[in-house]
Amino acid sequence: MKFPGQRKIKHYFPVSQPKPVLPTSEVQPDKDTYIVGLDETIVDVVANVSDEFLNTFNIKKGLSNLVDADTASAIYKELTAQGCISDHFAGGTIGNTIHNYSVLADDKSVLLGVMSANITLGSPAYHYICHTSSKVDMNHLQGVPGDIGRGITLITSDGERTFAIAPGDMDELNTDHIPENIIAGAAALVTCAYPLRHQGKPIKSAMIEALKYAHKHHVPTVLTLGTKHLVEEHKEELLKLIKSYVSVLAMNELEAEALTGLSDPLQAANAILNHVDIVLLTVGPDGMYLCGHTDDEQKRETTNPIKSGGLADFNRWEFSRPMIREACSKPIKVFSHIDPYMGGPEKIRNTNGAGDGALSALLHDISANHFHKETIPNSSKHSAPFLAYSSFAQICKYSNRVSYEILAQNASRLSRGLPEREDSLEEAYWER
Ligand SMILES: Nc1ncnc2c1ncn2[C@@H]1O[C@H](COP(=O)(O)OP(=O)(O)OP(=O)(O)O)[C@@H](O)[C@H]1O
Ligand SMILES: O=c1[nH]cnc2c1ncn2[C@@H]1O[C@H](CO)[C@@H](O)[C@H]1O
Repeated sequence: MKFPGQRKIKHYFPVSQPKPVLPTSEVQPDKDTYIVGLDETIVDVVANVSDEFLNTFNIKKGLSNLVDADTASAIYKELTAQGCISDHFAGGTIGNTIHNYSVLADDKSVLLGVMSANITLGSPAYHYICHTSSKVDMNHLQGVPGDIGRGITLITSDGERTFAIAPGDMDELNTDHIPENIIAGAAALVTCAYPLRHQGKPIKSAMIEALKYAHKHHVPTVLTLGTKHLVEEHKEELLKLIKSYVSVLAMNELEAEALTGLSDPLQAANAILNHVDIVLLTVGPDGMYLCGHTDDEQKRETTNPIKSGGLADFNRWEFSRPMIREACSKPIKVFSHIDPYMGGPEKIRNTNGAGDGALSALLHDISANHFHKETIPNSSKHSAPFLAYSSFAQICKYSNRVSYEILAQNASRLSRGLPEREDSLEEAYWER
């Protein structure tokens, strides 16, 4: 476990403690610190297109559009004819998130999903495996006869990404491939709302089963909302799922509005906090919000300038650490906001995966807390049942920094961690 950022440390964090056994790539629930992700396994086929191209195929810009096999073939044929496919890259919103987590934490994660049982050179499955960290344990994947999903990722000249998703066998994941013991030992379970749009496919029950296991074993459950029209179409079902099982909810501002009817991100986050412990809300060029709860006794006041927006003086307690609302004797809501790191990269060619990057940093902080608590249970860091190691404000900085790195690396997944010299995320923060 790598620490999420060096501070002028007060608390011992045993990052370099040698493991007592020889390392194995397979996750061992009683020995390892890891997170579990459940996803529709998808390879992103990246192509640069014009806005007219999207209109021709009736693809809604900025969203994830589900298309049938014929439309996917027609799009693929046209892209090949125009010679504009630039890359095949592993994707899937949760695949991206746990890969990034493993790169940041330099530690293990487990992927639950499907994989082609026979992988040929150049196939979607081949590209997926090639671009996934070796720290992502794939031993629990379900083999399927056909292809994994293909997410045709259409990048327009403004850097916006739009998906046309051809599902293949990605939704065949069944409950037999949801290992309770692996979920029970995890620092967190992370999944997405996308399986809800495949009613009648096994993956939906598999996802709910995984959430139930996590809930039963008190493992924090993290859900990311996917895309706006999915939220609009499945709002009631989603709300029920969120209220029953979800601790941390991640989304962008369009998805937040679809869920709450509120276009102001702070007011939307405030409403969602009535159902979950933590909300991560990314707002593109306006940065991100991290909101949650802490116990009144544990609250810590910020030394940053006080901000007002949809809520007055909203960041007053952003130096507090996130807690499960039910674990607070007197819960208070905490809100933190940050502008994009250094204003964002000078040129953004592709925004794909920036939100997934932010979530992976939050997961790193949650698992670092889990690791620290297992290793040094009587540390004052655990005087109350905190959900994360750092404060809301610090996690915001870290998440934002990781999003910047995704944008700067021009790929949906990190190919390397953050530079060591910047680990503190303090000194160099606003200097270009
Ligand atoms: N145009 C931009 N300029 C500067 N920073 C940006 C820009 N777009 C995104 N970011 C950074 O990336 C983070 C996440 O972006 P965004 O809100 O677009 O995520 P998203 O829509 O969930 O993305 P995805 O679903 O592709 O992962 C933002 O919080 C911000 O830090
Ligand atoms: O329907 C879907 N299911 C799972 N992942 C998806 C879907 N649509 C898009 N993405 C994934 O979202 C990532 C960026 O956040 C992309 O890498 C893409 O593969």
